[in-house]
Amino acid sequence: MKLAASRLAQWFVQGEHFSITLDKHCLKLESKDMFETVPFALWDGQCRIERGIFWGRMTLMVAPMDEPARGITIYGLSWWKLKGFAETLAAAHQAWLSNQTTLLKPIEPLLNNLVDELNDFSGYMRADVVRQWQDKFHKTLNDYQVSLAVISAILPAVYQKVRPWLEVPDDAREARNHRWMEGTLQTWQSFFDTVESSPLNPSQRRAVLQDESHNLLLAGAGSGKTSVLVARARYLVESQQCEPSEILLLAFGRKAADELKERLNQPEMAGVRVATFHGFAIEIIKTLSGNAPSISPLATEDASRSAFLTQALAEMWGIKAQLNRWNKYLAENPISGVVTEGELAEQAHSEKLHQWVWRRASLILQQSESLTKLKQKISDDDKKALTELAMVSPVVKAYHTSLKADSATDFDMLITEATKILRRKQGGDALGLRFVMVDEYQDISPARLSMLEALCTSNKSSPPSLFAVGDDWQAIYRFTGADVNLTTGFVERFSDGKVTSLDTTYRFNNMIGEVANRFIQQNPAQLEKSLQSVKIQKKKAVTISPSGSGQTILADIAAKHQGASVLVIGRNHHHKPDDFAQWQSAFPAISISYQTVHASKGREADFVLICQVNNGSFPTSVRQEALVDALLTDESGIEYAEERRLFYVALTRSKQSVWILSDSQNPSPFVHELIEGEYPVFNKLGRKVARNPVNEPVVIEQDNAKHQEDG
Ligand SMILES: Nc1ncnc2c1ncn2[C@@H]1O[C@H](COP(=O)(O)OP(=O)(O)OP(=O)(O)O)[C@@H](O)[C@H]1O
Repeated sequence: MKLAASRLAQWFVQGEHFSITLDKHCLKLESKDMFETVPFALWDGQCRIERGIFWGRMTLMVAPMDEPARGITIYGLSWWKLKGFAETLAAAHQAWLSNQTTLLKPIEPLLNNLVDELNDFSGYMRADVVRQWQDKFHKTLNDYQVSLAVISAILPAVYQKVRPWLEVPDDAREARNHRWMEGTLQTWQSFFDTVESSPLNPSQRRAVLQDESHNLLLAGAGSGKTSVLVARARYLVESQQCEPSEILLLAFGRKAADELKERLNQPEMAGVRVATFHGFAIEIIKTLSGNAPSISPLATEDASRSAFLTQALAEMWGIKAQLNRWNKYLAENPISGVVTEGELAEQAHSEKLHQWVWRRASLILQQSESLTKLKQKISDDDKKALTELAMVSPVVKAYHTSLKADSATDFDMLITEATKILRRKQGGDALGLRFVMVDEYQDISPARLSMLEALCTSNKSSPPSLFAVGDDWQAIYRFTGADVNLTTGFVERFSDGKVTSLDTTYRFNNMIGEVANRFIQQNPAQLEKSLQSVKIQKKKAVTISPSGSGQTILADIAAKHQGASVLVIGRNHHHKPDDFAQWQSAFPAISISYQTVHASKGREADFVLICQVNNGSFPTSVRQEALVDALLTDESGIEYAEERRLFYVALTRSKQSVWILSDSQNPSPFVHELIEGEYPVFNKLGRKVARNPVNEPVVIEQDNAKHQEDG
């Protein structure tokens, strides 16, 4: 049924609507350039008609959902037809309305139940809960062939309740979770007061309750990340969200895993699974494939690997083309400790050569990619890296052949194999896990991350959630293939990922913080974080002292702080002071231990001495060789990025004071930076700190076979 202006009237009406048609559950309006459909659900059912000099006009009030109502006028209509037409329209709308009201009768309780589902949801509401709810809501409308506009017109109260969950679900969820968290913090107050030796602070409590599908707690040294991890495991069990055996805590090293076990050593926590990545990979393989992997002695015994390398090198050099390649390379790029004159075959047992080869071979093996793919990743211009790849590839192939012949595996292959199995099975339902937590997440490598992804993002069933704690400022395992970008890019990597932080450090005072926090942030690639110390003092706490002053410093500590712990830290094992044993026996009143920076991670002591902070020693002037550099993450734009993080780790092990021992004739560029940058440090090197040219980088073969994780 249609009412339209005459041709003459249309000419006068120009751009306005001149025609209205009553269609099924809607009105259709036409103008010279436009055609508009107004569903009954958006129209209030009223028609206002007015008489002009020649023609009549009709105005309808239309309210698109959640927008202010607006009037639409149709001009040039015949006045004598207009009144009757308006009555027909109003009657049609009325009939539609009563029909819809009848139709919606059975849906109304369903929709109210859906609203109740959200209101009654207990616990932290994850994003997928809302998505599933939205799907159910839309399906209900679909089943009854009702549009949201109809709901908004006929059941405005229901519509107002569901609207935020449909339009701004993230905001609605955040507001709801905030309310839930505030209530839960009150209910669980005494738990949070007593779960660790000191009451958790408000951000730590919130971090414990945070429960998205993928969570990263990113916070500086000594902020209590490990405390949060332990408290969270206990909260999940005590709040009966899961059985202890449904929780897995992953650590990178056996020592760290043992410490976590120790901290969870309460009867009610019996059954919580604590493992290294390798240990857990073995469990995956055993549980999901039924095979117990056997680890090759090449991966665990230095002597076996050395014998293998000797044989592999000798066999490789039996091929003339390879021998020529090696000879040519060594003539241009001597390897320190490897004699270049004479027969290469005589060098097959050389320990230095083994180190050189294994460093590259193990990095290749860690990539868990074919040699062809790796070759494609290296730039054609990087001839040296490509040559090294060609030199080492036969050893890698021989290694694979040997493992295959023994039906054995190694640690990298364990992770790859476990990942493959998880992917094949689309998750690890049979593992019975619901909460996976990871300590020291900043040390994650691409291969380990793939395993976590396969475990925690499967779309087959509801996979376990991931809760990781870490600190990109303390990422110190790049040389073993760890990639700090995997931490800084967490939310891009994991859907429904949330990063939270802690901003209070309990370990060190503000004067150590002033030095350490500023020093680490000189690298703009590190994430900006605020880290306030609980312990505030005015006296400087970092001292740069001459190399030989260790004994005097320890005597002073022993005299003033009986029972104190002192950690002597060096960049590597060779930096352990010659007098160390004598120091230990000279000062029995204090406990003195030595650790490399890598081993000191996660530790704390009252006082710290960092030794050999000299030019060429710390930062280590490592010039990574071509292939090694090509295989590791690129940090080429930032000088000493990893060494800077190592120095940060060393500084932040101390609770009270740090001494940086340095040779005034050959100080480290870091010492220069602290003095010239006017950091709040005591400078006991005197005014004449030598300004040596920074040592030319030398090639130092870091031994990555001994990764912190030891199975
Ligand atoms: N809320 C708190 N109140 C008092 N002390 C705390 C609190 N939380 C943690 N601590 C203490 O702070 C120190 C550091 O805690 P923890 O080792 O968990 O920190 P972390 O963030 O894991 O450190 P790092 O990254 O350096 O390994 C510990 O001695 C711990 O007992």
